Amino acid sequence: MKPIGTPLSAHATRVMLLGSGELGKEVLIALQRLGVETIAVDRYDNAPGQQVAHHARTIAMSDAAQLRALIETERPDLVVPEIEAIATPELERLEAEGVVRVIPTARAARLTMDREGIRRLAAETLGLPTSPYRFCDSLEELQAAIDAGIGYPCVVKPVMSSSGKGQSRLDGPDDVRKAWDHAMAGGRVSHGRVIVEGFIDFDYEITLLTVRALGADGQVETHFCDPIGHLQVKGDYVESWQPHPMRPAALAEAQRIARVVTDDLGGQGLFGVELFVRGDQVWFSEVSPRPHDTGMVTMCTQWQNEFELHARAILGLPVDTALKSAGASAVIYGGVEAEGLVFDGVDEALRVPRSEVRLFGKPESFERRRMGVALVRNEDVEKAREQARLAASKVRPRRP
Ligand SMILES: Nc1ncnc2c1ncn2[C@@H]1O[C@H](COP(=O)(O)OP(=O)(O)OP(=O)(O)O)[C@@H](O)[C@H]1O
Ligand SMILES: NCC(=O)N[C@@H]1O[C@H](COP(=O)([O-])[O-])[C@@H](O)[C@H]1O
Ligand SMILES: [Mg+2]
Repeated sequence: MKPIGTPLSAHATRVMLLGSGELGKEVLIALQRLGVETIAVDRYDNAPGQQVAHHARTIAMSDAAQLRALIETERPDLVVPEIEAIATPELERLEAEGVVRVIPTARAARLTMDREGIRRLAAETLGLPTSPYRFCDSLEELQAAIDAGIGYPCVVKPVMSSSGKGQSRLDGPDDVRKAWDHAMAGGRVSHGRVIVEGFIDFDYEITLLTVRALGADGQVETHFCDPIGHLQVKGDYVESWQPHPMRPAALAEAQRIARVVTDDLGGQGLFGVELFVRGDQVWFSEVSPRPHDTGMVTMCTQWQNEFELHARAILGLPVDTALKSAGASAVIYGGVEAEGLVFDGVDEALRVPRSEVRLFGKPESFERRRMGVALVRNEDVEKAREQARLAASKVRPRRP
């Protein structure tokens, strides 16, 4: 591998994050610890990662011309997408021209930014089990897809969205118009297309963090972290814990699915493979070719957390996915719409034994914007969850 240079010198190893939220912030910290020069890009100023990187840049990342101009000016060694809403076709062109290496690959970033790309790949090309689904461009098409076999309950999501934005569950015909309107209002990029999925009545859902990293022989090896269980409310994660106990057959099937999809996406880095499980049956839901929000729990449960694993893997360094202790995370939402929040009760939260708190430093808060997370280690996962919830509840954001 290429040696790591000194930041801010002629031989610096320079990495650009496209998206600098809470997940990017931790990747940037991990990179800085390895002596990498970092460039944090986001759509607004003072994004969490911009507060810790060497350089901060604010552009519309979904604008191809702005993205190309920035990459051509900065000439980073690696470009690391941190969110979905990026002009990924332009990244593919820049990669093909040899201007830059995209993590894990520009194709993976393009396929996963759009639910249609990754779903058709997983179900139709790779033959992986998924919920039944259809893509629709109008309310009429949506109704027809449900009537023709998807049925109720089902889930409607904009093809480009994340953290549950624009997503709803439909229990009957009365919900169809509401779901369509909600999807049209909630997508990240305005796009009149949705996916409708049959509802999977799972026992539990997990994120299987999967790392593609170079072994001593220079070949890519796949490593799995222990399964992360999580709880989602309105399509957004509110709690996660690790390890989630699984029967051996279900775990083997989960790892098989994760390997098939990450082998196809290729490149080096960490992936968050989202899976639904009932008994020994496992369904692929989606995959992030980057650290996953539910994986924030690894900041207290693994020797190398998911951000350090990503940083190591992309630099060609060895990784270790071993668990350190069981633990849990619980989300701290803004609760109010305001700028420059203040947080009461951090001291009370940190009095919960073996707890930690991360406040992301987002300049602006919305009611359901994730502003921080509480982490608690405990060998008893149920106790860890209870205490993480307790610690999170002690942190009280308010207007200044
Ligand atoms: N077909 C389905 N059947 C049952 N539950 C579902 C289905 N699709 C989604 N869900 C529930 O909604 C959650 C969010 O869905 P999904 O991961 O597709 O949304 P997202 O907006 O991409 O979220 P994120 O960006 O946080 O991963 C899932 O974790 C699951 O709890
Ligand atoms: N599920 C994806 C996810 O959690 N992504 C994380 O949230 C940030 C956006 O937050 P914001 O919407 O509050 O700006 C992203 O930058 C990323 O760190
Ligand atoms: Mg998801």
